[in-house]
Amino acid sequence: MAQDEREALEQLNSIRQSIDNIDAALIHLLAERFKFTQQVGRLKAVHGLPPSDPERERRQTQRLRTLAEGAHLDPAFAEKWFNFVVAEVIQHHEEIAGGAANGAAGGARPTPPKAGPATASAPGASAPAASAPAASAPAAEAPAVASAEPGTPAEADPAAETAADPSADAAAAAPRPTSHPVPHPGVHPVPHPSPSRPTS
Ligand SMILES: O=C(O)C(=O)C[C@]1(C(=O)O)C=C[C@@H](O)C=C1
Repeated sequence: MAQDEREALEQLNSIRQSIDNIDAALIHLLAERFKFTQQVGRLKAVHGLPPSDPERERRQTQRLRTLAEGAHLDPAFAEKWFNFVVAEVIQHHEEIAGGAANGAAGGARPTPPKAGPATASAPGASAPAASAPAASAPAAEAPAVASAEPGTPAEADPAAETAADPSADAAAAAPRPTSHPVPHPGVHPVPHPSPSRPTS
């Protein structure tokens, strides 16, 4: 194998390691997000609140689109990702409320895990195979995200993006489909008895 080919393969491997680290971090972050939305789902079920909150979603969508633009990420993709996740969250909320309405012991309890892989994909994106471990690591323990070039600091710090939403009053976002076409992708509720406060 030629020297320049060897170097190219080394570079490819190094970049792929960074991609793997980022994918791992995303899975941990998604699992953390679903833990908090499960808390929201239980609260809503206990207090008879509707599973979805379109006004909250509108503001979130606008905020994410603005963040995406600043990060040179396609805002349409950011919105599709958000809609995909929220459809799943609402389905969880409905399942929790259904369990509570059926008089399950203990009130709003998580539904048992479903067998089988997810079959549908998000529009324009492959389905996140976010299979939350029984006790996933807190976000702080998520693997560090390596930069492609060792020694180079990460370009964007997501934690720095938690400032006040500058776009809360912007125009309404594209509507989400009224049905929830996304089956449960395998993110199973994790009991979370002691409410903890998200950092953002
Ligand atoms: O904030 C809520 O009320 C939620 O249920 C969480 C969430 C979300 O995943 O961000 C999901 C559904 C709602 O329609 C709005 C937001």
